[in-house]
Amino acid sequence: MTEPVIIAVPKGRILEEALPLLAQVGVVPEPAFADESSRALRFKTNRSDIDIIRVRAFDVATFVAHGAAQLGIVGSDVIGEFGYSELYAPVDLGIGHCRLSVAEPADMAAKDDPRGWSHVRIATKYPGLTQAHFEARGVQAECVKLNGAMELAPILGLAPRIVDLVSSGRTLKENGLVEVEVIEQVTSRLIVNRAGFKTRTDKVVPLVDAFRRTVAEAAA
Ligand SMILES: Nc1ncnc2c1ncn2[C@@H]1O[C@H](COP(=O)(O)OP(=O)(O)OP(=O)(O)O)[C@@H](O)[C@H]1O
Ligand SMILES: O=P(O)(O)OC[C@H]1O[C@H](OP(=O)(O)OP(=O)(O)O)[C@H](O)[C@@H]1O
Repeated sequence: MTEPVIIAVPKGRILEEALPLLAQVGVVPEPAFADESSRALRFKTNRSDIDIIRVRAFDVATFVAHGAAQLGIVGSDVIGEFGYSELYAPVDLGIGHCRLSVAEPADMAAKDDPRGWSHVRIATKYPGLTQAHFEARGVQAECVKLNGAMELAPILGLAPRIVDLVSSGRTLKENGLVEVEVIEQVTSRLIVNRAGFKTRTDKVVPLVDAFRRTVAEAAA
């Protein structure tokens, strides 16, 4: 029997929106998948030819880029940050809407003009996207890499500005920060390993088509 196709899905907030989408595509994981207390990482689905793995958001891209999983669901922020050439992102799933922005303390923003920046020190989980954004703007960016809680950096003197994801703006507000520049809009994408797209065409192409159809129907 051929090995099942593996779909990598992130734990956390995207999972909630991805599960109904997967169900519409006809892939329903075993109950333990949605149980955050389960320690299992690989799950069977209603389809004997498809398994699902649950990994950290950034690791979805790595598993798929290396061909350890054939498909994945991941934010465009993560795709952009890695820039893996092995990844093909054929479908915008229209979930996980947020934006990647530059933020700074409200009192600093009151006197600041982003057009005058020549050098910035930034705390972020996204040094790649941050460097690329500022380089294109002719600004030198010095990044301090964090994996979360970026909002603490300006308050504690680690870096005066941050680059982080913003949705409602509540996290910034509760930490005394304001958004001063939007770098890019983010949504989650279906990603495919380019080689797997060719070698497992029989399984991967119908799945990509099913995701595409489901998203188009939801938008109609
Ligand atoms: N506030 C938000 N609103 C909507 N989508 C978001 C928001 N924050 C993050 N996302 C999307 O969800 C993805 C995963 O974010 P999440 O915050 O769940 O991961 P994380 O907790 O940082 O991951 P990990 O714990 O694995 O490092 C992001 O890459 C982004 O595409
Ligand atoms: O504008 P808001 O609606 O407040 O959302 C923004 C927050 O959401 C994300 O973090 P998340 O809650 O996923 O936790 P994390 O810090 O563990 O990544 C992001 O890193 C912000 O902190």
